[in-house]
Amino acid sequence: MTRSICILGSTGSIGVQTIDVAKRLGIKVVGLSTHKNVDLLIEQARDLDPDILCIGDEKYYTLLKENFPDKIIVTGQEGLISVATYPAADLIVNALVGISGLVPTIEAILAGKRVALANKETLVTGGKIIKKIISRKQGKDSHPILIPVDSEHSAIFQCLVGEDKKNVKKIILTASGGPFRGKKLKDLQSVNIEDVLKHPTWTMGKKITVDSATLINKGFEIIEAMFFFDKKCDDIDVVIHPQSIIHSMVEFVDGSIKAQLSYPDMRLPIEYALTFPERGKAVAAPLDLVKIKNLTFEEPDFDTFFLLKIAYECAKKGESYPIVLNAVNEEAVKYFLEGKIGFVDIMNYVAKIIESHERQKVESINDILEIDMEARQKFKNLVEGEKS
Ligand SMILES: NC(=O)C1=CN([C@@H]2O[C@H](COP(=O)(O)OP(=O)(O)OC[C@H]3O[C@@H](n4cnc5c(N)ncnc54)[C@H](OP(=O)(O)O)[C@@H]3O)[C@@H](O)[C@H]2O)C=CC1
Ligand SMILES: CC(=O)[C@@H](O)[C@H](O)COP(=O)(O)O
Ligand SMILES: [Mn+2]
Repeated sequence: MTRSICILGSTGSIGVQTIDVAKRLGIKVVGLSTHKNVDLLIEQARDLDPDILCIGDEKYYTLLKENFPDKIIVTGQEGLISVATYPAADLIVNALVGISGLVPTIEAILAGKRVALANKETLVTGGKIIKKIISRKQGKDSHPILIPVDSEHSAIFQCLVGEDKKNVKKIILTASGGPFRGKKLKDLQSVNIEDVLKHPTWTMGKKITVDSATLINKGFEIIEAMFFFDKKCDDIDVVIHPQSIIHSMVEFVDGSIKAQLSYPDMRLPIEYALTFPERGKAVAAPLDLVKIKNLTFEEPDFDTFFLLKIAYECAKKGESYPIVLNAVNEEAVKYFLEGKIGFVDIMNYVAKIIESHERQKVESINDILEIDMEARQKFKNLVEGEKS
């Protein structure tokens, strides 16, 4: 059982829920990090009394030091790595958003930490490299170094307990379908930020909520599942399940399918990651199956939500493709949330840049970061070029 954790991204949706679960389980939080939400960081630090605090912008250093003279205060990327590798933590919860989660995950693993990984962009961009690092690090200890927090991957992880890998035929990822399920491309031209952020079943940070609306979130989850469970993308299906009660399924060679069900509450996969291989009872809310009544399934609409199709193609091509997919999407979502481009533009820009991309080999973390930067620049040039 985990006794002490650091939370990277403690002020976000997963971060805040992790604090709730940790308090209920009696787990000590020894480190916290935020990008810029200094007020919430101070509030969390007063409540939890951790040893180390990190904030992205160093202008807040003095304010934090004045409030917490006895604590270790760190800033920027180096500070984040200090939290990710903090000696007193048994486990690091990575609740950062975007590629900012990649290097801290790698540093934590290299420092011998177990990582509860919510940040899916880590495996989308760095899956190949991280797999290599883990295969060197994972000794005879059967306790996995990386534990999934993403609800679908937690569900699959739970379905696989006690199973032999060779008996797994297929992974079936469930998707809510997002706020625009059933809509066609022409209906999406006029949607605004508010419409996009109205997720039908989950309350999450803005970036992942937009990703759910384009369905690229499910595309990222295919790539995440390939690395978590050592499967090819052809063995990973996506099915629309609007109720978000079945969080994913595993089909075995004998045709049997296992599923994990619960109300859509991220605190359950967080709790499982913190208590594995045990189970906690900090957030238990038993399903009332009779009240739920209907669990329904549909084919995804690959024509309207074409980023899901593109994500499959990127997953298959591998190497630089998933990195470019992620980078352009991150930038496009940022531009959308700033009101600079429309919702369908996100999908079109990602498609356009992927279409003209030429595969590059990925051998190192530096390769990833370079490919990421180039793709972001390409996106900016494209948008600015079209404006002028
Ligand atoms: N929310 C959910 O229910 C789920 C989330 N996930 C995944 O978990 C991850 C976190 O998601 P979510 O909690 O929704 O995201 P949020 O945007 O709510 O939170 C992100 C956290 O990371 C911090 N942060 C943002 N950018 C940086 C940066 N460049 N450097 C350092 N810290 C940064 C934020 O600080 P600040 O508050 O200052 O901005 C915040 O603490 C994502 O990868 C997402 O895909 C997966 C499944 C479900
Ligand atoms: C809660 C969680 O894990 C999210 O990734 C969720 O899956 C998003 O919902 P969609 O199924 O709509 O992408
Ligand atoms: Mn998910």
